[in-house]
Amino acid sequence: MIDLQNVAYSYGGGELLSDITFRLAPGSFHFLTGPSGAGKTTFLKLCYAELQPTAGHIQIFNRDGRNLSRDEVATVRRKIGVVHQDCAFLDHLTLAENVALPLMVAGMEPHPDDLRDLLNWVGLRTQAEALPPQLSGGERQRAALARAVIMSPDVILADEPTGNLDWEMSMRLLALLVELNRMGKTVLIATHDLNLIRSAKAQVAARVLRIQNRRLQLAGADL
Ligand SMILES: Nc1ncnc2c1ncn2[C@@H]1O[C@H](COP(=O)(O)OP(=O)(O)OP(=O)(O)O)[C@@H](O)[C@H]1O
Repeated sequence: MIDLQNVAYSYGGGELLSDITFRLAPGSFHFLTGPSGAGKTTFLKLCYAELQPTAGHIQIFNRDGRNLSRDEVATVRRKIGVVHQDCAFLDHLTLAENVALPLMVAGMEPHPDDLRDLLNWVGLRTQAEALPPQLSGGERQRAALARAVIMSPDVILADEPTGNLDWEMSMRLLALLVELNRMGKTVLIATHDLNLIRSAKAQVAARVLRIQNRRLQLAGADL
């Protein structure tokens, strides 16, 4: 699905990520950890073609990630749902409109029943008409997840999806991500939260990747 070979990335100074070889297998569930500033968000951006590697090769759904046309980028983005760290929304649109936005941008109309079911799935059905500033942190995170999956992507990349949430809400969000994985979706979650990883490992065959000293390693079973 996403295949990196000897990938490096630099924002202009020294290399932030070096010699990364990794294949994201269909149906897998991964966590990505590493110290703050190690390059987790950058790694995710490489995976959804927001950034191009400065060295090496990346294949995204069998396309060369370095030479994607605008149409190919749009196609790839439909297959990869991203939950961004900042959960930015358009504040003048309702929650339901924000969640449906990726469909609208692709020129499709959301089916009202489908949208209702999706909001129900993330527990936000009664807040469909709320404006983003009226939502709590946990509600924003769940709305961001709903927006990320509205195009039925094959892969979900989530950047610190439980960043500012209490434990109960983190578990609720994790349960949604585990459910998506059970439905066959490939999930990759960047997180600092080792307790979240431990909880997930009790529910799903999750593997843990770690960025350390610019390299990507598979963490041991001791986490
Ligand atoms: N657009 C940019 N231009 C220059 N440097 C950047 C840019 N974006 C990120 N960086 C730098 O690259 C490094 C890695 O950032 P990144 O956000 O990928 O790390 P992270 O592991 O996700 O961090 P955190 O856990 O704190 O979110 C940081 O030092 C950051 O300041």
